[in-house]
Amino acid sequence: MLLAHMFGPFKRVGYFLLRRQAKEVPARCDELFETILLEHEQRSASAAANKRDGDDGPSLDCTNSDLMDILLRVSKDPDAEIKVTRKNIKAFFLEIFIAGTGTTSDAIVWTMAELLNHPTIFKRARQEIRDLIIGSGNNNRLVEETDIPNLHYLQAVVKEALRLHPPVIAAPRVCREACRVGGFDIPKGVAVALNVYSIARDPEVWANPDEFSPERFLQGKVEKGFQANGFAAFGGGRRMCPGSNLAFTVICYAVAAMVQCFDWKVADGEDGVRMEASLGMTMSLAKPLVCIPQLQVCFDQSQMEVSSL
Ligand code: HEM
Repeated sequence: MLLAHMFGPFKRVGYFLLRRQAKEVPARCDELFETILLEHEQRSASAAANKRDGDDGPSLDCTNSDLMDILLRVSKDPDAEIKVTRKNIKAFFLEIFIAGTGTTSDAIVWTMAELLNHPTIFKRARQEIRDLIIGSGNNNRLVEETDIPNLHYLQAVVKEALRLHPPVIAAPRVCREACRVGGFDIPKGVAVALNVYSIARDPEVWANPDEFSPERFLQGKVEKGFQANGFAAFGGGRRMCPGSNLAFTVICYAVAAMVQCFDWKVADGEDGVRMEASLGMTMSLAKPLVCIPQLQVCFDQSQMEVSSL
């Protein structure tokens, strides 16, 4: 679709080929989100009725209402500064769902695949987690989300996996005015794409660009933020991924738990994971990653605080 869009006269080819799905999919998504919206409305109506009757039943305050409850409340508030329609709410959740799920799970898979292929890096990441847990005075606890800011090596591992295997390989833009980039004249209105994949492997920016080396992110320059020189996995500028911090935390947390708790064996293949990519909506590992977990012996399972997972 995107390619067709870029080649002016062929803009409509993509739509023509996929016209049935292009009509069906939005209708099905609309139905799904309508059902979820109705559930939220019913929950909030019965909470309001409980409150009126002085009942002790659950009420919907800011501690147990979610983002959809809040947006629904805004959409019904005649004095709200910003008008939000039902359609806006559905579109918002659809966008977050599309942009945030496959990308994040792909990044977790790529990171684990790299760790399985680099046992020394896996061990160092586990040691960092262990040192932190021991330092906290409770040897049996599981890694927690609040530990992530203190796990610098783990963060470097995730950034390095995102650099080598960005789930989103291109960030599209339309030129608002005619410009010249790298010797090419680009007319106003033309669609261009930021090549995230190539930027991340540019030998002028990265030493040994194809090598998985988390250490490079511990050396200062590229460690800060997601818009640093050459790190474009979350795009850049005003339209940069708004979910980058959430995604990064979720990836680090999921990987940390898997590294802390289990040894892993790749199900088929003595030679480790084959790092071939396939391209759909996102860039995924071509063959699903199948591996067998083995619980770490150092855990006393009877004392493990599983409630925090
Ligand atoms: C590993 C996970 C993720 C990666 C690699 C990723 C990557 C990207 C990239 C490259 C863009 C385009 C940025 C640009 O054009 O400069 C983008 C846009 C976007 N992402 Fe993410 N993303 C991830 C997770 C998430 C999550 C978890 C959410 C929401 C909860 C999210 C929401 C969005 C939205 C709404 C946009 C469109 C922003 C706009 O057009 O203004 N993403 N993402």
